[in-house]
Amino acid sequence: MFDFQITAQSGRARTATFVTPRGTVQTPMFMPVGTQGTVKGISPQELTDIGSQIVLANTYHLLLRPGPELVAAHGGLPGFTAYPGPFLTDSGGFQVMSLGHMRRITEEGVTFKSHLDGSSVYLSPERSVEVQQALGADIIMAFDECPPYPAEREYIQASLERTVRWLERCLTFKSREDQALFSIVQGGVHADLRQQSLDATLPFATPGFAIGGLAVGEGKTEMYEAVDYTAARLPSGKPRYLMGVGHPEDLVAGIALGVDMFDCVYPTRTGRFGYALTDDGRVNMNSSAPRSDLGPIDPECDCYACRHYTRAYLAHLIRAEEMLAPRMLSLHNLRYLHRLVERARAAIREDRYAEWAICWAERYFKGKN
Ligand SMILES: NCc1cc(CSc2ccccc2)c2nc(N)[nH]c(=O)c2c1
Repeated sequence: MFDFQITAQSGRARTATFVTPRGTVQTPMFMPVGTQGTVKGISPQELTDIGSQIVLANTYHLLLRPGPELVAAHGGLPGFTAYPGPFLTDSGGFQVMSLGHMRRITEEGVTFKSHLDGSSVYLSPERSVEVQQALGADIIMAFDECPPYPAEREYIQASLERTVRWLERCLTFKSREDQALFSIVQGGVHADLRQQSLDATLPFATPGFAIGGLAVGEGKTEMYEAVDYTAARLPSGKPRYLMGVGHPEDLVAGIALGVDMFDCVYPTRTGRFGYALTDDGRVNMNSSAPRSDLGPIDPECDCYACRHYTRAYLAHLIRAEEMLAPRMLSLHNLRYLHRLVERARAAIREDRYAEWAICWAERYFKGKN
């Protein structure tokens, strides 16, 4: 089960493979977010074609609609969505906090109001694991609290201590052996609280460890310092997952710090807003320049949009509010991030990750002030 194997190392960056019930995956990897059981506008076949490996779904959203029972009736997310997997589901806690709906957090769990119809909904460590077992993801996440930012140090400490007690309840309740439960290290941007969370979480020896509570509004410097501190103290023989991160530069930096797994809505969300990711920075396809540009979004990209369309055509689709525009820009941006980690893996295998990362960053930020 799981079997995380490091295949190459370059500084703290590493390539690895791990086995899931639905296939062996390669890291470092970027995982597309499919909140409601779909990566917005992208079909399962397109996801496979662009190199997606693990797709994410949201316990909070799927609990509210259509409900875990319906998904279970399809044999889980792979049957429901026709994406063969592997899947990873978040535990729901973060979405409750971030959706900011009237909620009450107690030792027992969290009661909140559905953003759909205002009805009262309850999540606890046990209920979160029960729902994730029904959804049938290959990797499930411990029910944790991602403290708001900013937050008092005392709150962050009390919160991480409760997250550890919730982790124990998740593991006690968990009954499916074919799902890997990842624990989540919290502690905000405070090194000593990160250490306290590590000291309390590592003994549970879960198959993988996530770094939570970051990319919540703290500055990049604070985020990278906390990632640096935490990643270096997680076991080298287990996958390290930096939750909700991030932009291309965050992946390049995170990989350098030893992070293996990333997820973010950024590529699909910014694509829907008309922005395209390239090695020369982000291109605003809403502006006037692309309208007369008969070149591809990115001449170095092999995605369907870059092989078939000009920037002028995509700019036209955006102005015409045609649904192919957000679809193709999302597809390109996902392929861009998958290609970015593919190139990172190649650089690690050749033990030249630092050189590659610096060269990538010099070009990517060249156009920016
Ligand atoms: N912005 C950072 C972030 C993002 C997510 C969501 S990651 C995600 C999103 C959708 C589907 C699967 C995973 C988090 N989830 C949990 N459980 N804890 C965190 O501290 C945390 C921090």
